[in-house]
Amino acid sequence: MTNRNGARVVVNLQVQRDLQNLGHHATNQVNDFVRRLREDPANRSLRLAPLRAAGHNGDLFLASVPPHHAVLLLLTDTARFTVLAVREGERAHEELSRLTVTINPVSGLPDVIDQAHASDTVLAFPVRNSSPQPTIEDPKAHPSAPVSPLPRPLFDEYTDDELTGLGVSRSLLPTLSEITSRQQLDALLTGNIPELTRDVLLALASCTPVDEIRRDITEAWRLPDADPEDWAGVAHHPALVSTEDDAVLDALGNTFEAWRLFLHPEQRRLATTRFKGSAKVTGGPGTGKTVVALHRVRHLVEQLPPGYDRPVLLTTYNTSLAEDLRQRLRRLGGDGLLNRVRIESVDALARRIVVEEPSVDLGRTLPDDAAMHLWHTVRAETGLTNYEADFLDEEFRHVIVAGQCVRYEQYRSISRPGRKRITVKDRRDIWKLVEAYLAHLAAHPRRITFDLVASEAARIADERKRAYDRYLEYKDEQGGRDLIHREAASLMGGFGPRLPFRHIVIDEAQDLSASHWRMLRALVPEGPDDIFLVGDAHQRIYAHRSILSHYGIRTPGRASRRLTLSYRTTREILGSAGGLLEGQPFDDLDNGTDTLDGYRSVLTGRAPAYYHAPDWQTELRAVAALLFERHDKYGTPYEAMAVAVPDGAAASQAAYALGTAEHPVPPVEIGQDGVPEGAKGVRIGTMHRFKGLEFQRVFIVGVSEGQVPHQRIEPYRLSDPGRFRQEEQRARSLLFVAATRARDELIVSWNGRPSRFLPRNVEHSAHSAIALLRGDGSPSSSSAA
Ligand SMILES: Nc1ncnc2c1ncn2[C@@H]1O[C@H](COP(=O)(O)OP(=O)(O)OP(=O)(O)O)[C@@H](O)[C@H]1O
Repeated sequence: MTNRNGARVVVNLQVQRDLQNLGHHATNQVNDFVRRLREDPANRSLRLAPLRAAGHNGDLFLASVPPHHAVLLLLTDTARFTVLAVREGERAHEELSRLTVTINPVSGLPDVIDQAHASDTVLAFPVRNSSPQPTIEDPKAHPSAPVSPLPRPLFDEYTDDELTGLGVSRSLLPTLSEITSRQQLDALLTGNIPELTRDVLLALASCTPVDEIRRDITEAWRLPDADPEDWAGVAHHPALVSTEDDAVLDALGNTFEAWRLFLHPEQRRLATTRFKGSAKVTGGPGTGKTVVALHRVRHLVEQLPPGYDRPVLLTTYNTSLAEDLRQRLRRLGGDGLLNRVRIESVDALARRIVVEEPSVDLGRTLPDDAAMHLWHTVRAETGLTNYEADFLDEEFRHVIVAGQCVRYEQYRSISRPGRKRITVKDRRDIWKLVEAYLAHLAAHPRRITFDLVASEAARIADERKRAYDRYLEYKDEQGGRDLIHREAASLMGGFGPRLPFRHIVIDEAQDLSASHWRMLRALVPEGPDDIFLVGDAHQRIYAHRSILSHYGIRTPGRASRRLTLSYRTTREILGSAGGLLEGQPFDDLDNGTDTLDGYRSVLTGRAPAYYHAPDWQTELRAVAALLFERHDKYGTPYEAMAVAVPDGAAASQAAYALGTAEHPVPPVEIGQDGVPEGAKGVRIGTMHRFKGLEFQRVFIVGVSEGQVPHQRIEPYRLSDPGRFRQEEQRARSLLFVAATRARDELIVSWNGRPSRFLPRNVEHSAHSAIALLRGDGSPSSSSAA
């Protein structure tokens, strides 16, 4: 919406962080101010006061935002404003006046720096003379280097020109030369400094090679022809959002969710690039993969011709994640966007495809644990008790169904990489068991498993796809003319000359099975932007590894990208969560390998805290006390906190214990479909249920030896070492997923002995649950405030 007499107002990226720090009141007031400025910049009640020239073609202004705030504005062409910074309180004007504003020669964005504050922050830490001082986290630092009297500045191996050439703001150089410890750097980075500068400093501090930083960070942020003298150019910067768009004002005024407006350049590139075919984005927890997927969906919809159909599919692992995607997509683009997108879990989609087939009677889908239990019945009935039920379940799902074996001859010769060796006789016996299993499912009342539904859906989709390909071939032979209806219908087997989707976007891709991939591949014609998937093998907790290229999904070269900057979890939490997976090999969802190298966080905080208890009930009482304290003393809403447990029984016990504690804490169990919207209370669920979620404070309880990983995998240690390794890795990934849901605080507790996955000697640094309950434990607030 433009106003003929009004102004264009643009918001600088750093304002987002100012508003996050200042809270809702500030966002509402600034939003209101921006609205009025946009409508009539000459309105005297805005009280714009000239501050100084920013450069030859731009001026800085201050304005009061009653009752408590003030903003710094850049005025360039006639009536074109950029909001640069917001401050609160009596000293707001003074603080805004002293900000240094320059144009970054790499990004072309305004760098807004409070030099005095930055320097004070750094100097607040005592300089330690604990030399030799290694450079940053330099693994090559020589332990026997001569002791120097003063610590070396962290960045002194880089010249000023090198740093600014990478994108570091020139105004920060004096402060950087004073930084001699990682602590000081962290303190600086928690302040409001330009994102490109933060990105580069974090990468340098984690020893990322300069060439890599230049390629992955500097170039991603680079604005061709950026001119550090051209202030008029700032207001036209493509990364800055103009408030002519009402959605921006709404976002500024309501819950300010940064991801809706401002993407990291790499995220933006991935969301908007046109790919020749499929594309894949991997990256550790919290790196914004889902955010990229959502923006990608919006971008794809924007490219569509007008219509009422839904040619974009957004899919994920389960229904609760699909519901979460629906809510987030609505926040991004409203119902108009939702109306062009089908959002469904892979299993719901599979079922729909099969149900649409007139000849198929599906029956009820058995939950995974019921499908597993049926193997017990079949073992007993056939007398073939040499094979454990869970071995049979895995063999059936990951070898027989995944390999599309419908006859024994197919199973007899199928390769089973990574699985325990079996003889031909074993294969024959297992096939007998499979036949008995299928007979049970087919008997009245008919039932089916999720894997079988997905496999059937893949078969149907594949058949349609082949008919579609035949149709295209035929059409081609006819010189590209459209076929008359009857001809087309007979070639397509009655489905019409079209596949259901033009584009498919997939979240949580690491947990999809072979049948899911076959189905998805067949639902979209091969071509530009056909499949876009995001995932992280470190978080795989359900499926076995699938190699995408085996299913015709190829993402060569720049069609495969990795995100490395976490927006969710503090560096301290990432460090300990990452420790869980150290030394384990992970894939890149395809033929290659993936690591968490270079994975870093924009946030810092406190280290995770550990609690030990003599028994489960004491552990739960201590957790209830900690939750109550965080709510009562630190004002954390109950729904921003969550308790993860190893299994379903523990979830019910934990819910009961919280609800009946000395200071009761309201519990809400996370069900199969998530939590009802608006439900109040602390979230409780098995670690599996934490996939894709995010909380301010996370408690992982029951992390005891024998529970995590569960002792039932112990027999495999000798009998089936391959399986044992696989189960252990899955259990590690599960704990990793739960730990990386935490934004500000992570607490891990156990009773008896701590899980072997926890850091060595963790007992020594753990707090005592008993001492806490007696009231003489170490202050629980140490990590709460
Ligand atoms: N560009 C951004 N600016 C600010 N916040 C962001 C940005 N990108 C992502 N975030 C925030 O980071 C958090 C994690 O994002 P998201 O859920 O997309 O990550 P993810 O990689 O899918 O995580 P996971 O794999 O752990 O499920 C969210 O709170 C999101 O709002």
